[in-house]
Amino acid sequence: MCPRTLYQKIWDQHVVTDYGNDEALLYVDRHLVQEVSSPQAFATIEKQGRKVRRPEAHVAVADHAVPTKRDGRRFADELAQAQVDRLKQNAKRHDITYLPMEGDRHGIVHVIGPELGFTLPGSVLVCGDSHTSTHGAFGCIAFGIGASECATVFAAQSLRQRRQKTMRVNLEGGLPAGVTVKDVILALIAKIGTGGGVGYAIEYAGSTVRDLSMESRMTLCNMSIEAGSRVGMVAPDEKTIAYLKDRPLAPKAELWDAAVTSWMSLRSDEDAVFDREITFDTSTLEPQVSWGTTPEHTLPVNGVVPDPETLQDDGKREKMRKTLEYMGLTPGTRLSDVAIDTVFIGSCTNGRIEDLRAAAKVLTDRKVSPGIRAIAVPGSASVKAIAEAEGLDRVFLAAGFEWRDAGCSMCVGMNDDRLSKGERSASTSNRNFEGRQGIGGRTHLMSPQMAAAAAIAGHITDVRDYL
Ligand SMILES: CC(C)[C@H](C(=O)O)[C@@H](O)C(=O)O
Ligand code: SF4
Repeated sequence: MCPRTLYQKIWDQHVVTDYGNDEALLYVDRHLVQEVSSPQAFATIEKQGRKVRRPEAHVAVADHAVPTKRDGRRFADELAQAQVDRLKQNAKRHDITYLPMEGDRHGIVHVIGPELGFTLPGSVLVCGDSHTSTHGAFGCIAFGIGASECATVFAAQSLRQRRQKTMRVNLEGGLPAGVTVKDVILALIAKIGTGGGVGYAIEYAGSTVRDLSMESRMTLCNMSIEAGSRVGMVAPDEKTIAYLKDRPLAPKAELWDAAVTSWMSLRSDEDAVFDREITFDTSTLEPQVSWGTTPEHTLPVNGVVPDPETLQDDGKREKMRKTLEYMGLTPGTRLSDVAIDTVFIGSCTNGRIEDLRAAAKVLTDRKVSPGIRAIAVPGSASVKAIAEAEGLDRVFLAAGFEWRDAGCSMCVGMNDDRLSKGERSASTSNRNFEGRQGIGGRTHLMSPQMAAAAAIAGHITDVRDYL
């Protein structure tokens, strides 16, 4: 058999029917269900008189619309409340496990999947959410699907898909102090562009990736979609196995041993040929921050706001002018001089325990600059519990942060945590398009430690001065 990539191997194992021309009916092992993309899918199968074919292959959780101040249970509006109620009812009617927002397994869908051991190497996992690429950190094919595809998965447990081309991104050289995988992925997107990964399944490899924790690998794969790639993956290794061991839904006893043997063999063949291959030296990388309205608009923290007048192309010049107008920025301003109003630490990109630890380290014995609104939102109830057991909540609170319950929160303007018009944030989330965090809000994407440093300084700043 000719040498194959990791993606090709998992793909081949899941083909139910090969339609030729790189199209196939693909078996879907796992489906994560959230409140935004599922109502229509449930309605579709009910209208057609169909049943959920394998209820145990689905797990439902509400994350986008939930309030993160749970004691008051204040939903942003009736729609948010209705979405969450509806998910609960739909899950119950179709015998699907539902994780209530009051429970200790609740959280952002991309945080709880791996925590539960629902996300497993070698599988095909889908969710009606673009950041499903996150789960590829475990060496599975995981991608976001649309609402009508969710209906197909409910009814048929399979999906017609086009095989992606493959791209290997070799990250080499390790990470300097103060630089995280968030900086790597932002810098990578700045380099290859938000369209750089379109049509490709990315496999991340190289010495930097091998040294990354599972949490960091998830951050990396999570943002693959911001480079246009629906699939990001990392081959399973000892870290993957150690993370999954004893997770509630992970295989047990002999099944576990058999699974480990199979998972450890999942890797691209040495002589496998990728359609595209790039190598990125991470050893000299600096902390990154976005200045505009796509993640591609990213520069090292010591950079300056770019000048549209230097652009030759009329269209591009006009576009940059508009971006800077929206962002309220003047060309030539040092990024580290840009004052912020709000700091958000959380999301499926950076709401995991390692992220909270890194931010808390910077915040220890320091105070949030007066007038800054700062919120820390664990990605799941379990992350929150671990953080509290370690005393991280006290560090955040003592510094002047609010300490919230899990949810998508200020990553997306679908709940009560929003930016107001003109408000500027330092945010650990993944998207910065116009209005993403609230109408007229201005987002600067960065790592958790960079966001923590910005909270203390009151402006964007280089975290390396705070280590
Ligand atoms: C609302 C949801 C379907 C959406 C997505 O697909 O990713 C959201 O999670 C996001 O991050 O923009
Ligand atoms: S945290 Fe943000 S990116 Fe992640 S699923 Fe929620 S809204 Fe989407």
